[in-house]
Amino acid sequence: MPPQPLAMSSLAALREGYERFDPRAYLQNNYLPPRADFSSEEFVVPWKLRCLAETFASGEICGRTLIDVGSGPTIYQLLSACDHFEEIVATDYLAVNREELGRWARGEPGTFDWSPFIQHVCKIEGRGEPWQEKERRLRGRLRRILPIDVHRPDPLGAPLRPPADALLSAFCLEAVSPDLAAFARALAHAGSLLRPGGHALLLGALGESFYLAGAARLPVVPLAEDDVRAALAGAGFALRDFRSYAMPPALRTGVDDVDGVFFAHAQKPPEA
Ligand SMILES: C[S@@+](CC[C@H](N)C(=O)[O-])C[C@H]1O[C@@H](n2cnc3c(N)ncnc32)[C@H](O)[C@@H]1O
Ligand SMILES: O=[N+]([O-])c1ccc2c(c1)CN[C@@H](CO)C2
Repeated sequence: MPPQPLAMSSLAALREGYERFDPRAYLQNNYLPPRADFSSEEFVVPWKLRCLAETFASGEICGRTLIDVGSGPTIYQLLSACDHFEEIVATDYLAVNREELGRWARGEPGTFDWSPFIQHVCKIEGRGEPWQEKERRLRGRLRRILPIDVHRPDPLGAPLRPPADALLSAFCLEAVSPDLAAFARALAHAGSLLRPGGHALLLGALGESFYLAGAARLPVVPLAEDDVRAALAGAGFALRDFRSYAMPPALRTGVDDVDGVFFAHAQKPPEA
């Protein structure tokens, strides 16, 4: 049985929800204290940044282009990646998020202050790099901010030429998919942007059914760890690393009902 197209109602409901997505509220809910607490590795943001810093530290994941799928208004997820790729391509479905990213990339005043995140990543990378250097490098390499829709087999509307050497996606696929089958399809669609042998790094929500972003209340497909593993295998990826984090009571703030966070490092098979 070919995959059934998503029922218009579920896609339409999602699209309508995202029309009300407020980037500033989203940033406030997830990237300021208490969630953005850098005082201990037990907190969720240091855990996410460490997963990425440790994975890139090996130097195995590198190349010309890394694409970030569903970047939203955030850049934290690119801070370790940017040392290993000449070009970072950010993407999002909403113009308001692409504009927020563009303002940050151009160093315009009034954008979100990512300096605590940049300082923390420089600290855990342990090279004594001034954080302003890292910020300058990311701004210099973040050259394209493109519209994307992971429900399309060709999410960018046209193939990425050349295909990306690495793919990153954080809290996107499960937050835009009404059910598990749609999540698995979205992962496969995103995977089509990646070259054979390329690496995929995913961060996402476990056990979450909704999240708030200002006036928007977005449905999320609740994932278990095995759902992520199965979707990666189904999309043809070989799993390299899988970690999960349980959200402590202090970080369950009502902005969503997330139970935990997963980190997956997977690799697309080399050209057959
Ligand atoms: C929960 S946010 C994740 C933002 C960021 N990556 C992070 O780590 O916080 C989900 C993002 O997916 C985007 N999105 C919504 N529908 C999408 C679609 N069909 N395809 C790709 N991205 C979509 C939203 O605009 C939003 O920025
Ligand atoms: O704890 N966090 O760092 C964190 C960051 C982003 C997000 C969550 C948790 C949970 N909700 C998702 C949207 O589905 C977005």
